[in-house]
Amino acid sequence: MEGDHAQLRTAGVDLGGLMTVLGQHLYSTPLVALRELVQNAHDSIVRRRLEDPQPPVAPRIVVSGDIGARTVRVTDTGTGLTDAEIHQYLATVGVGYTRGLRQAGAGSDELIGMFGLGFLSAFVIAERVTVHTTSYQQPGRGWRYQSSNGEQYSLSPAPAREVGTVVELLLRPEHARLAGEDYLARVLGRYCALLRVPIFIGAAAEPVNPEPPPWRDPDAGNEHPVQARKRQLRFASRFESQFEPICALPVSAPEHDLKGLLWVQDGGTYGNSDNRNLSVFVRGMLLDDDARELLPSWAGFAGGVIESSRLMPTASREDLQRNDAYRSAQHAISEALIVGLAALAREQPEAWRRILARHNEALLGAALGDARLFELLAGEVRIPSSHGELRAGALRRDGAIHVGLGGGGFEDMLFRMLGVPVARGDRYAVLPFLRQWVQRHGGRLIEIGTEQGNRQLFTEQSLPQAELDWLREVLADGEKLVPARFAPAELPLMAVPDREAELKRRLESDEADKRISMTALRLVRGFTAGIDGSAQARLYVNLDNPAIQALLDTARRDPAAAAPAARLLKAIKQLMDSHSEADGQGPRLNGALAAIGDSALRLLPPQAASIAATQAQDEQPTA
Ligand SMILES: Nc1ncnc2c1ncn2[C@@H]1O[C@H](COP(=O)(O)OP(=O)(O)OP(=O)(O)O)[C@@H](O)[C@H]1O
Repeated sequence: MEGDHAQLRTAGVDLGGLMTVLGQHLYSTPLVALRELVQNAHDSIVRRRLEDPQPPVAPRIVVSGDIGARTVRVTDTGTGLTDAEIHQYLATVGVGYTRGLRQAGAGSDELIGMFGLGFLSAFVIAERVTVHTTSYQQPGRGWRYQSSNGEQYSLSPAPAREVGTVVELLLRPEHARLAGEDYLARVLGRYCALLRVPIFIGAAAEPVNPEPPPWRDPDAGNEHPVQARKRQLRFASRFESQFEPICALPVSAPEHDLKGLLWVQDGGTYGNSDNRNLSVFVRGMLLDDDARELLPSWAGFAGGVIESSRLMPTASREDLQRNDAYRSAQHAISEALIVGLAALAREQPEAWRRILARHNEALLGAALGDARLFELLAGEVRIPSSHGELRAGALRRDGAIHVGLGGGGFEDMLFRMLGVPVARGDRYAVLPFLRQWVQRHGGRLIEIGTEQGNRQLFTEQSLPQAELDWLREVLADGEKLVPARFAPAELPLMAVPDREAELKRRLESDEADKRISMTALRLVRGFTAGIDGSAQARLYVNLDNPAIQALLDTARRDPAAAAPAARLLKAIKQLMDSHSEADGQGPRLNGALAAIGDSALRLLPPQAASIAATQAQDEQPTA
């Protein structure tokens, strides 16, 4: 048989090559090596508590650094190691005592190590690693391990020390700054914030992790809510380095083994801001300080810290495996945020007002992400409009809300003249929000610049073909000419770009991806997909306007005599087009329009002008 000839061989391992992979590709930051050492120190303290009948009363870890000497030392009061254990665990890649201990069930929710790899990361930042250790099993003996690559090492007897281990790194010159004690305090203060064993930097009297997280405190349940909130906020402030937290919202989902705190940041956001930050701790150690994807995409204003032992780190320990536990955590966090915001709105009106003021735009988008949030926010968020920011209810006139899809162009002008607020449908999340709002609260949504919206604003009329052709020739610049009646009568004509087509173009450009949250974008795209982007702009000619009436009247008799006035009107249209994008032009333009209309009247022969004046009160002129 073939198998009889096959020889079982052992594959070689090139540790040097593996180190390069670790250093250059697996770990994104040299800090990871420090964290691994503290974690080993911690695990050995846990192991000692489990195994040593006389563990120390005050276990501790001390990390000290010396920039000049380029050394960092991590000292622990753990089990220490015997010479056999050094060979078997410390010096054998992929093997650790910790995993066995954990699999035996002891201290399983406290022990951190599992891969038997972490120690190796020390060689990524150090040119020499020295370990001096005394095991609780042999208190009178000491051992010194030394290696410069993790592959070849020496082990020699050394003077006995206090039971425990000190690991000393001689840093590579490019990593010398890691030895700064201020730096160590800052970094380890974050990484180790939730470890139960106190961590001291150098000779500091206070540990970097002085306070247990609020959710772990056994007395927390008896605390007055105001006190509890204060403590939660204090903890949140320690964690949130960029913003001041406005409020803290607890996360407690024991069914997913998930605990923690979320908070809303004080720094203002726009709809497209993404300041989410979430730190994830697994067994007390910071694994990922930018796990923003565990927070819902609409929560660009939220930060948090969560702790769970179900989330599985990847081997680099800097990211989380995207497994079922990850997805349940995502769901639980989103729920905690929604439920927490609702409770906040009820119980802490002042903080709630601050959140609404700071994050109005982001909350418009958030409301679209969840029906409960929509209910909570529907009456609170403010919509940008031609009349400033208004709540949806205040936008309503005669049962209708007007929304413009352009950048405050003709819509603004028209509605300033009419005194109707127009919501800015081109702004983040406004259009889908208003669509949901009228669905739930009743009323019509008039989308100006869309065919449906235009039909409600401009009452289309018919004219004989010859007059239509003439009007198109003298007034249009490629727009589709539509005779209509509309308010205000002072307005002779109005060019209306096709806002739907514009919006479609804008939202389908790649730029939009960067600026708008995916939730809102998906909603809006669902709507733009149905738009036929080829429609052209329309030019509505107002048959209620005296100048237009006089123009048509004159043209019927003598087109040449009407030509100068037509030119003037065309100029008005162009003027309106060019100025309509600028803000604050409303009143000035209104005046200009009236003046130009007036002068058009004067341009015409006196008797046509007086006929028009009397006809203005009458019906539409017949051909
Ligand atoms: N400070 C220490 N005190 C006692 N034992 C230690 C210490 N540091 C390392 N060890 C031993 O060396 C083993 C290997 O450590 P290493 O960091 O490589 O892996 P690990 O901690 O088991 O797993 P992981 O790769 O997940 O960190 C540990 O399991 C432990 O038995």
